Amino acid sequence: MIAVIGAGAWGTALANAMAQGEDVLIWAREPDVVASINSDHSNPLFLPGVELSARVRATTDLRDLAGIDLWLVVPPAQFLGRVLGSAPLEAKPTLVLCAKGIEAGSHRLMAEVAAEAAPGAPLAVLSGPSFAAETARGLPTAVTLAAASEGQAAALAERIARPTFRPYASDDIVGAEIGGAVKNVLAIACGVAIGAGLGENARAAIIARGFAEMTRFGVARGARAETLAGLSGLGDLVLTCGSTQSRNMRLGMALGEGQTAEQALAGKLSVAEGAATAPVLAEAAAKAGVDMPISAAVASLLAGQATVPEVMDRLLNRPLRAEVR
Ligand SMILES: NC(=O)C1=CN([C@@H]2O[C@H](COP(=O)(O)OP(=O)(O)OC[C@H]3O[C@@H](n4cnc5c(N)ncnc54)[C@H](OP(=O)(O)O)[C@@H]3O)[C@@H](O)[C@H]2O)C=CC1
Ligand SMILES: O=C(CO)COP(=O)(O)O
Repeated sequence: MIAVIGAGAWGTALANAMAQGEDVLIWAREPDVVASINSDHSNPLFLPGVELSARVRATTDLRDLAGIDLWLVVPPAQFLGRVLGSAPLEAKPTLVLCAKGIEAGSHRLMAEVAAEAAPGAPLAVLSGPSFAAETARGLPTAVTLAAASEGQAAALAERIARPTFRPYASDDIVGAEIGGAVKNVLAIACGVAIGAGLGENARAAIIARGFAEMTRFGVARGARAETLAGLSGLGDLVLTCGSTQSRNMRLGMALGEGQTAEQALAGKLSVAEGAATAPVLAEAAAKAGVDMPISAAVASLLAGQATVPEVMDRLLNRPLRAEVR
């Protein structure tokens, strides 16, 4: 049996994918979500329109996960530490971290948060181009699965691979994490460009120059550049920047159309992780001395410190430079 923590869109989609091979127990905070999964095989709040396998069962009690050796951990990034802090981790289950973000305040990546909350538990990171609604329906999905060694990642990949869900093993945990966290911020930037009517050239420029800043930041944090060029970096960047299925992209479009961040985020049940990541990334990049002008522009737009024309002006008036350094 596999455990899943968090019954948002991605936790529910992963649970349904895993149920193609093993029974799954998914934990959700909300009794209504648990009741719908158990009685109707659906999660209309977070993943409407998808019929879930009968092999997915749900619980509101984290203690029910004790004894399960493999957990997919899928709460939004800012809640990871708190959720693991209440989980029964005595048996040191393998934790596969699936959130995409950086912890506010500490600037820690998810594996660093989990290492403190679950000392001694083997850790892995699952990240890549994967809209929940598509994975949940069994459409083909490929992701990066990074662990401490490629051997551990390969063994884990064997366990969670399914006919249409294909994990690629890696030993670059930091690289897998940075790609997923940074692409959300860049998707907001692409959304702004589209929402403000700046055109497709602007979108492509943001993807390519955004990838350059993702790589600079990743390498400064110890990632390998080739990981960032893979599924969890470039792959997810292209997916998220290219589709209005992305919540981060849609948030950016609303900003580009003139809404404030407060207006664009009001009443939303689902997360656009880039909104939380952008200010943290801007701080972390400044601290590390890494130039990330697009991410910094997104952070100032979200904070209401600049308008779209102002950030455009700032980006276009930067000194000309060589493309590759
Ligand atoms: N959706 C997608 O396509 C993908 C998402 N991801 C990543 O997965 C992570 C989860 O996103 P997603 O599943 O989409 O989430 P959703 O936006 O669908 O749902 C919000 C989630 O946040 C949880 N939540 C809200 N408040 C709290 C809290 N105080 N403590 C714990 N949990 C809380 C909700 O749990 P509750 O039901 O208990 O309220 C719910 O699971 C994110 O990091 C996202 O970037 C990664 C790949 C694809
Ligand atoms: O991470 C995702 C796809 O890989 C989901 O993107 P959004 O959170 O922007 O919807």
